[in-house]
Amino acid sequence: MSMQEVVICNQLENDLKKAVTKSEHDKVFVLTDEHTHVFCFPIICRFPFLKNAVEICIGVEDVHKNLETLAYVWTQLSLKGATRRSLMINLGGGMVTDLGGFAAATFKRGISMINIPTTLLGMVDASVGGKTGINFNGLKNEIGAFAPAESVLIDCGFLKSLDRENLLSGYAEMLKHGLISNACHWSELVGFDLNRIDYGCLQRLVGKSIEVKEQIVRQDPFEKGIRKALNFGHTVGHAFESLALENGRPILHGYAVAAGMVCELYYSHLRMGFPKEKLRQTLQFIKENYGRVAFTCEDYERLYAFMCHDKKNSAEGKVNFTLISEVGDIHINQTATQDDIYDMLDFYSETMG
Ligand SMILES: NC(=O)c1ccc[n+]([C@@H]2O[C@H](COP(=O)([O-])OP(=O)(O)OC[C@H]3O[C@@H](n4cnc5c(N)ncnc54)[C@H](O)[C@@H]3O)[C@@H](O)[C@H]2O)c1
Ligand SMILES: O=C(O)C(=O)C[C@@H](O)[C@H](O)[C@H](O)COP(=O)(O)O
Ligand SMILES: [Zn+2]
Repeated sequence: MSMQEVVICNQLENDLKKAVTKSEHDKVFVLTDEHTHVFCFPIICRFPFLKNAVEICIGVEDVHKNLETLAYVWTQLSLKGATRRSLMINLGGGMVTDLGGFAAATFKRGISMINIPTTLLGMVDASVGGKTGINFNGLKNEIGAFAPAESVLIDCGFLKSLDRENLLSGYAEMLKHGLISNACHWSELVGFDLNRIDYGCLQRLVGKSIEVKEQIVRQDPFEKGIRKALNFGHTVGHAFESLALENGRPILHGYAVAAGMVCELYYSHLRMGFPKEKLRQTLQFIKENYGRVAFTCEDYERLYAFMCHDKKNSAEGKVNFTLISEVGDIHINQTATQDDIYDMLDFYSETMG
């Protein structure tokens, strides 16, 4: 897989102009959702080199990360004259870069794309590393492709209009990057005051977080091995997210991942000896900032069924987990039984109140 260029922008207009010029194209399309259409598109549509760009706007959030929206984007590309030489700019959060990335990867077998992430989660995680896709059959990212954007442009200025819940959602993936990297990075993240955000400090942490992701993706772009570390918290997290979507009460991805990390850190402690004090501090941070994901023991069977579809699984009946024995000491391809999983869910309920 070709490596993408991640640019921390000094001046968005210049950096985007360079990225657009680098990618030979006949026509530019900009994919937005109904919020980035209002908050972000006006910032870039005035750039002279985008004066003929065609905007395609889709509905917001994961309820729209589906086949119907994907077909709508393909249709718009087709009706509005896209060719294999056209360029797509995905302007939005992870929902837009995942779906837009997959639309671009599949339209006429693939057109070029640039990601401009506008959420914290998009900046530190979704826009980087080439995973694209949609939810299908009630399962997260069930259909997709590894398809990196040519360039990813990071401009934290977009965060000014982002609401607190979505900021926290992105922060959960940063915390994941801390847990799988090193104690110093983790300690800075759990010490960060999310009630009085220091945006200068946050911007520096965004850069560090992207480095953690890029360093892992570079080693294993197609998730054959170490990239499974980036899925820490997601075996259980995706099950929480799928259950909430199914029940018509969607929760933000990062909140589901934060809850998933509580379960998987607890299991890391039991199975791998992850230190008790670091477990306590991380749980405390998550409890204070993210609250509790709603489920009861009547949901355990359904949650387990979702986990049986996790993409990391290989043998039937065995659910695959990434665990850590210390901050940064990663153990991929660990498995847990149904009883172990129910124990993790019990622990979550008891600890999170
Ligand atoms: N491909 C990957 O590696 C990867 C990694 C992590 C998450 N994901 C996926 O990303 C998705 C979640 O992404 P997300 O958290 O960015 O959510 P999102 O894209 O749904 O955006 C969250 C909300 O913020 C709005 N928004 C976006 N930018 C804004 C801005 N600058 N100002 C105001 N509002 C703005 C959006 O319209 C939306 O309402 C999930 O589908 C998840 O599965 C993918
Ligand atoms: O980049 C990766 O690899 C990740 O696993 C990052 C995750 O944060 C992200 O949510 C990803 O979309 C999960 O992918 P999936 O393969 O578990 O669907
Ligand atoms: Zn994630």
